[in-house]
Amino acid sequence: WSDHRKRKFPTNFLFGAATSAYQVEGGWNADGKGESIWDKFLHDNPDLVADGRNGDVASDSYHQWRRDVEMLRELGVDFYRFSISWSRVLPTGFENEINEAGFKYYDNLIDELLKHEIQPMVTLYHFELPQPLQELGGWTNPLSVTWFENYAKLVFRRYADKVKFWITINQPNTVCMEGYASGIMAPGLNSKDVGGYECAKNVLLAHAKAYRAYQTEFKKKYEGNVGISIAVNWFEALSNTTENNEAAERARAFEFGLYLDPIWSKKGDFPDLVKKIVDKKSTEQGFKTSRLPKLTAAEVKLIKGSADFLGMNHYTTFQVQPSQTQFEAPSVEDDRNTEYTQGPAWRAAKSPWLKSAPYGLYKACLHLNLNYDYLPIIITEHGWSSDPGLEDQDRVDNMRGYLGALLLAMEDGTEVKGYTAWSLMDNVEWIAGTSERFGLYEVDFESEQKTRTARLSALVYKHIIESREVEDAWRPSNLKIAITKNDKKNNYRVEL
Ligand SMILES: CCCCCCCCCCCCC/C=C/[C@@H](O)[C@@H](N)CO[C@@H]1O[C@H](CO)[C@H](O)[C@H](O)[C@H]1O
Repeated sequence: WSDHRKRKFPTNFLFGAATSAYQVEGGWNADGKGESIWDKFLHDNPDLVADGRNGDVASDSYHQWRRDVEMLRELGVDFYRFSISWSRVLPTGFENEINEAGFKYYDNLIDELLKHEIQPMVTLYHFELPQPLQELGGWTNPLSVTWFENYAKLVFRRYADKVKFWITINQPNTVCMEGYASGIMAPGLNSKDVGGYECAKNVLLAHAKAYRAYQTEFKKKYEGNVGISIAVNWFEALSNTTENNEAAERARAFEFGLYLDPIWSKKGDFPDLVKKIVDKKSTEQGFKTSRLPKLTAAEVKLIKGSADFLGMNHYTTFQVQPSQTQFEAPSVEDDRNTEYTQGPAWRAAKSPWLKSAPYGLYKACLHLNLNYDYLPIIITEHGWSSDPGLEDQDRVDNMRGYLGALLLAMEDGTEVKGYTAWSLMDNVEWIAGTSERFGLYEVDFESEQKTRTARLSALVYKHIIESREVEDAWRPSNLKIAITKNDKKNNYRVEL
């Protein structure tokens, strides 16, 4: 695990930084933007937000996008992962009413990136459904598949010549289980028994339809890559007992297998383990059909193989045992029957769920290799939360630890094509508001311009990108960051 050989990222490995629309843009109702489920959720429940700062203004990227691109140039990244707010471009969610001013914002951002040889990596959906679509049932309505497909096609049509990396949906696991089952994210539904699973089916179908549309209409001409980002944290047995090993297997199947298997497993469809548990419990609970919806043979075929790469969002590791308390039933929690802890000695971030365990990334990568036939991966998010402050040594240590683990996983056969730091800048961390800072750049939320200042981690990341290696002892002489010309910039034609 820790010999001291020097390992380097290959020259065609891509480095990037990420944000999402709700978390940075602000301008929540500017220039014709419609209301999204996050606008409504936090306007209706202001007390939910830890420090009261919602996404109304956020980091004001709607106005500060030139500075954002300047920061990306300072870092020397190859790409910028950002999301398009569906409600900004289609205020009602439907394509009959297009908000040209909303598109203009993304035109400007994309053109500015390309002008400076930074590739846009566009996420079509990062948690923000237009509210009018939620009122029709949101992702639990099977029509959501068509709504998303139409929206995706419209955006592909507008940007296919400029954008070569697409992510359809960010974290279906979060969209469905935290939005529709636990309700701690927008739209805040508490459908623990059925809604989360219905959502999972529809989101996967929506993703697959968008992928197939790109393949049919755009791939040949524009040669872009379309993937999906899934939260793949690592879940392992708390100790080596049969009960704990089985619980860890359940955790992996429910937390990410539910979304990975239909796309990447040999036979497609939801994992057998999840089907077996939910089908059995549903019968015992008096349901006539399983709470886990069936995928027809045609749907299995549509979803299977519907991605050019896996966007892996990885932050931390959980140690798993069977639940020590009885969950309310029927519910996803009761189906999964797991309890999570984290190593008491692992360094803790500001977010209560986030502790540093770099070996978990290595194990997760090897698990993906073994179970999904060495699928191509881009790490589309990894990061660390802290208090405000420019000397963020914890974030630096975390990044170095995880990039070191990634190099080992690559050496052991994982096909990782790129890494994305979450986040380019401090932003609105959903219901945590700005109380948990994830930025390589600090944002002064009190200032008029939402002033951005590079943290130590920004300089260290820049050095890693330039040197392509992780040097634990490296430290800049000061915290000034400037744009340096990088002649060796990748030209982004990643062979997947
Ligand atoms: C003794 C302590 C035990 C702690 C056990 C806690 C159990 C918590 C249950 C699981 C909670 C899961 C938390 C995982 C979250 C991440 O995977 C998720 N936040 C990743 O989503 C991305 O996060 C970014 C930063 O948080 C950002 O918000 C981005 O938009 C998301 O895509």
